[in-house]
Amino acid sequence: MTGTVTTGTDTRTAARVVDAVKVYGSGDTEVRALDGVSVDFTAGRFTVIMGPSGSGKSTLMHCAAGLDTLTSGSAFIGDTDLSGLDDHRLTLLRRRHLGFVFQAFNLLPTLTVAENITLPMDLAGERPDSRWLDALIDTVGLRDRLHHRPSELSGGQQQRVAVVRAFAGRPQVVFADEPTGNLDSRSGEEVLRLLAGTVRRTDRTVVMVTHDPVAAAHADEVVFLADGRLVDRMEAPTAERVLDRLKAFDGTRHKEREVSP
Ligand SMILES: Nc1ncnc2c1ncn2[C@@H]1O[C@H](COP(=O)(O)OP(=O)(O)OP(=O)(O)O)[C@@H](O)[C@H]1O
Repeated sequence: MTGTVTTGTDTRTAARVVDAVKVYGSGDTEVRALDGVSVDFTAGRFTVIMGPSGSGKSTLMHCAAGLDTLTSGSAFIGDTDLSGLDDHRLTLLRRRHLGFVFQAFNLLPTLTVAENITLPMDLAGERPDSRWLDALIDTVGLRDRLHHRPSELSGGQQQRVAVVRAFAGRPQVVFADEPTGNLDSRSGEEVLRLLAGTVRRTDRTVVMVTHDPVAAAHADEVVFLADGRLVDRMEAPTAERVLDRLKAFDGTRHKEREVSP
């Protein structure tokens, strides 16, 4: 195993999980966060994971991205089965083939914007493709901030730096967990447009967890989880349709409660 990721020629699946089960704790405190989820994340698309609080969204994203391990089932990046990789190879795979954006911007305060952007590549011993990087930096309008420290930037600007950092190494997949959670709606909108625009312009793949139907409307597709299971998928989502679908979960849950003794 070299940690090299290959993608099948017949499918364009950037990442997938098969029969994914994740159990936290044991005995009385056992929580089945994922209860047999199989889902493909198509390459070149922006997919959002939604569902009620506690439905397993972050767990699914973390296990699909090799940040956490499944109790049973498999997670693949391209054709690479993550369960076959030891910690070292998993770390290399994440550095070389994946990008991450989290709710907390996670920039290193002592490094400049430019140094933060290339840090994952520096750690992986890879040289940045300067044309690719220049184009990304211009898209986000950060050229005049490259030598600033993160503390000199607004929250929205810091998250845009985190987005550039995530895409800098031309990753196979960028995973984003509530990337707009700490931002006002205008800055959040800019970050979402940036994610969606980069997917469309550069044929990248993004998988994002969000609570927000307006954020989900930027995606090509939404997958819905409820109680650790995949319960629906929606192409070309709009905020209204996503909201209606989420309300339907609430309705189902209330009905279940009414009929159960
Ligand atoms: N480290 C952990 N130890 C124990 N239980 C956990 C752990 N992480 C998550 N859980 C539980 O697993 C279930 C799924 O959690 P997860 O964070 O994946 O859901 P979520 O849909 O992302 O929730 P939210 O929308 O509230 O962030 C929840 O019941 C949660 O309490």
